[in-house]
Amino acid sequence: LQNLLKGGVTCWALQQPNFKSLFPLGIHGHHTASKSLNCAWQQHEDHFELQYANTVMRFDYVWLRDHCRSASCYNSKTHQRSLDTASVDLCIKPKTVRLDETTLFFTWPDGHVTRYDLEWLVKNSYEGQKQKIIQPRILWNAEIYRQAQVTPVDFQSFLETNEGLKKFLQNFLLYGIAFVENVPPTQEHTEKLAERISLIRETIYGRMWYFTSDFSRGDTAYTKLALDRHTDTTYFQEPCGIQVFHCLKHEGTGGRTLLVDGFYAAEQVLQKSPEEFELLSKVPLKHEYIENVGKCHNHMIGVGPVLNIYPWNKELYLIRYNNYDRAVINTVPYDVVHRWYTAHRALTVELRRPENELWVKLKPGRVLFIDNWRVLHGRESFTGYRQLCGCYLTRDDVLNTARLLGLQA
Ligand SMILES: C[N+](C)(C)CCCC[C@H](N)C(=O)O
Ligand SMILES: O=C(O)CCC(=O)C(=O)O
Ligand SMILES: [Fe+2]
Repeated sequence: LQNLLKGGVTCWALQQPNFKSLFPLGIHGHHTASKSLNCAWQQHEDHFELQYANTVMRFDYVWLRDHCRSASCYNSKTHQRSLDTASVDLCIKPKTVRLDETTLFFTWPDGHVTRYDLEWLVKNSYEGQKQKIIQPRILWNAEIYRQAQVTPVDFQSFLETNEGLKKFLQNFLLYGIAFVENVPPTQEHTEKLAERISLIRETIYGRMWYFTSDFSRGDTAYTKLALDRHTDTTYFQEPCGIQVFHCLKHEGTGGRTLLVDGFYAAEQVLQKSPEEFELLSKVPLKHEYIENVGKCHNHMIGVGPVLNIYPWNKELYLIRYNNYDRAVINTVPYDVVHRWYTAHRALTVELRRPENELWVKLKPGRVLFIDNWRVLHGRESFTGYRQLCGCYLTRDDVLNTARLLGLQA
């Protein structure tokens, strides 16, 4: 694992300013530089440095050629690159650089001219962008969520107005859960809701699923037993992004739904024990779904760490936690295995703190959307007849809808 961790660090170092030392400069070409009131730039041997809007930015020359937005390099109708990047000389440098008001002009050795608006460079540079790209979220425990008094969105307003849909998606993005109320308690209406924000992700459980405790499938979900907190489909290479639950009927006792913000718990682990957080993000695990019941034969395997982190900004984006479906650990040697169990215990302790548990009773008419990459769900055991319907959604398409409504996603 030491190597595994080192690998991550090296990769990160490549993005640091000192990466220059990896490319020793043999030739000391002359530097050109310029300064205007609030903009200064300098041509270095292996990069172009720009100071503008209180930001120091460093650009690779191939990058500057590759992102040319001229008509021959970029189709602004389709937002697609026409330039063949592989045809760019990897040692390319501009012949001349000139600033005119707020536009930088680069003339390349073959005479081609690339122009960049300074604001565009700030918005698209590594240095200008990296601060802003963390998804805004409100991490919660039961108290924080209750205090926020998040109101459910009405069925009609969700279906018929952009404001309703936007309010719903804003809640969903911030908290990882959101409710719609006054929904007619049928599978068809639930499907309508799902299709308003996304595409339904068809899986081995079907498109829209409908389940009760009849053990029609080889999984504990299809019984009356309690289910501890977990995320679903951990045994897919890409676990389902969103889960939709609509309880159509329950004549009996128990059966409350448990919700826990996995990102809140992970944040506690990061604060208390960064090494354990790191281990949970580095050790790959298998999850498995093996089913042989009736006509259903399935064997699914998904591999990935419990905590999934974007390497460029260290943002946590997916938690994969299902102790029922976790497969044999054989991806790391015994000593790492033991440290992993310790780290897994630390996360489990946080996930199980009573103050982090939000208990809700699903009722006909109230549809719950869960971000299955962030919020864990579980259920209390129950008696009597209980019918749930729902589906999984593709994550890309939910985020697409959110972006089209002007939300950051
Ligand atoms: C939701 N639905 C009843 C269709 C499926 C349940 C899947 C259960 C599985 N153990 C998992 O956690 O992924
Ligand atoms: O029955 C429930 O409330 C939820 C069961 C479950 O975890 C699932 O279907 O994914
Ligand atoms: Fe589940």
